[in-house]
Order: sequence, then C-alpha cells, then structure tokens
Amino acid sequence: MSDNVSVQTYGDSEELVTAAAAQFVDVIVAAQAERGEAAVVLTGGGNGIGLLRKVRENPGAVDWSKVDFYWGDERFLPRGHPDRNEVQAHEALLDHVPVTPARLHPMPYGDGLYAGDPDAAAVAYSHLLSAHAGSNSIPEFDVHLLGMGGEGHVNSLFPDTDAVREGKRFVVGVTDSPKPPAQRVTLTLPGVRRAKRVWLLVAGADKAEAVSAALTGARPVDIPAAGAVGSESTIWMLDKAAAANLPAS
Ligand SMILES: O=C1O[C@H](COP(=O)(O)O)[C@@H](O)[C@H](O)[C@H]1O
Repeated sequence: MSDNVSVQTYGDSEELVTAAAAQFVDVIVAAQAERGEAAVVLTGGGNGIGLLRKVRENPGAVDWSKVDFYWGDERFLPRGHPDRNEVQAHEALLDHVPVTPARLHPMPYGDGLYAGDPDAAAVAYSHLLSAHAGSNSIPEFDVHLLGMGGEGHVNSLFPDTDAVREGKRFVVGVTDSPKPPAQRVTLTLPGVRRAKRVWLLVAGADKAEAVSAALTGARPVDIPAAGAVGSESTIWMLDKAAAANLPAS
C-alpha cells in the first residue's frame, strides 16, 4: 500500500457514512477557510448518497453558497429521472441547503442537447470542467467521493473496458455499461486523480474480494478502484464486511 493510501474501518455502513459525512464537512470548511470556496465531486450508490443524507442532518459550518458540486459519473438518463445520481443527490442534500445554482455542475441529460450521444456529452462536460479550471486541465477538486461495485468498478469505469484504459481524456462516454443503464458519462482515472483527496466508501461482504485485490496491487484494468488515487491522499472507508479479507494490520 503506498504512503498516501489509508484504510478506515467501521462497524457497518451506517457508522461508515456517519463518519465520512463528518470528514466531508471538515474538508469543505477547511477549504473555505483557506480560499473562500470548495470544489467537491459527488458519486452515486448507497454509501455516496447515504453520506449526503448524513450531511443534511449535520451540515456543520459549511457555507453552501460557496461550494462547487461536480459529479464523477452519471447514468445518461432524462432530466429528473430517479436513477440519475444527480437527482438522488438533490433529494438527499442539495434541495435542503442554500446552494448557489451556478455552482451545481450536473453531467448532461440523456434527453437534452446530446440525446443518444454520451460521447458528445462527455466532451461537453470536459469543456465545462476546463472552463472552471481556467486551463486545458480540470479543477483540482478538494475531494472526490467514490463508491465501488463488487467487481471493482468506480464511477462508470468497469473492468477491462476502454473507459478504464483511457490515459488522456478526463471525461468519456460509455455505451456498454454492464450495469444498467448502458449509456453513462464518467470521469476517467486521470480525471479522478486530479482530486486532492479520493475517498472510497465501500460496504458489504460482496465487495471484500475486490477491496483486498485493489489494496494488494491489482491492475486498474482488472479492478478499476485500484487506480483511483488522490494527489494528496486516498482513504478507503470500509465496513467490517468489506474489510474482511484485509490483514488485521
Ligand atoms: O452505478 C454506480 O455504482 C457505483 C457503486 O454503487 P454502490 O451502490 O455499489 O456503492 C456508484 O458509485 C456509481 O456512481 C454509480 O453510477
């Protein structure tokens, strides 16, 4: 395990998202104290959305008007579709705190300008990110949240796909996701690595094998989560069941 990678283990998923939510608030407050604003990347999935619900209960001293919200991946579905990660994030938190609408940066909708073309949607999102970075790159996010599937996928980067092999572009379209819906838009591993902090929120026995593979040298093409690292730190936040195959130390 490299120096910037650490593991936190919690009793269950509820404890995990409670602790992660408190740390998320702390990171945003610290970024705002340092430069007046914060930039975070949200994820979908049980724990990613569970964390947002916990933040809603305990929002701390965050100035919500000065947070930029981006998404790590999106199911390329019509605006308002309940399976969109962004819709779930709104229900869990964003509709309940005083965000600045111009600082919400959802990925394009499946029924909008780019309908039927997740690749074009990915190019558009990449331009949006570059515009916010003020360069050809993308912002250095304060934290990028990630869930992980049982086969090791993060964002919409599935094992042995072009998307997980992408070495240059920060955002790509996916047309053959093994987990429905088939069409998605996702930050790539180079995109994830622009974040200062990457946090993987993983719970459940069905994920234990992929967790231990990712932390013991699996190739990202086989276990995409293995390639998800932050420029400053990477934290695996696990419940006991997901951590079951890791050595006690
Ligand atoms: O499809 C997706 O799945 C992952 C993992 O979800 P989980 O419920 O197994 O934690 C999620 O992080 C990603 O954003 C989403 O599009």
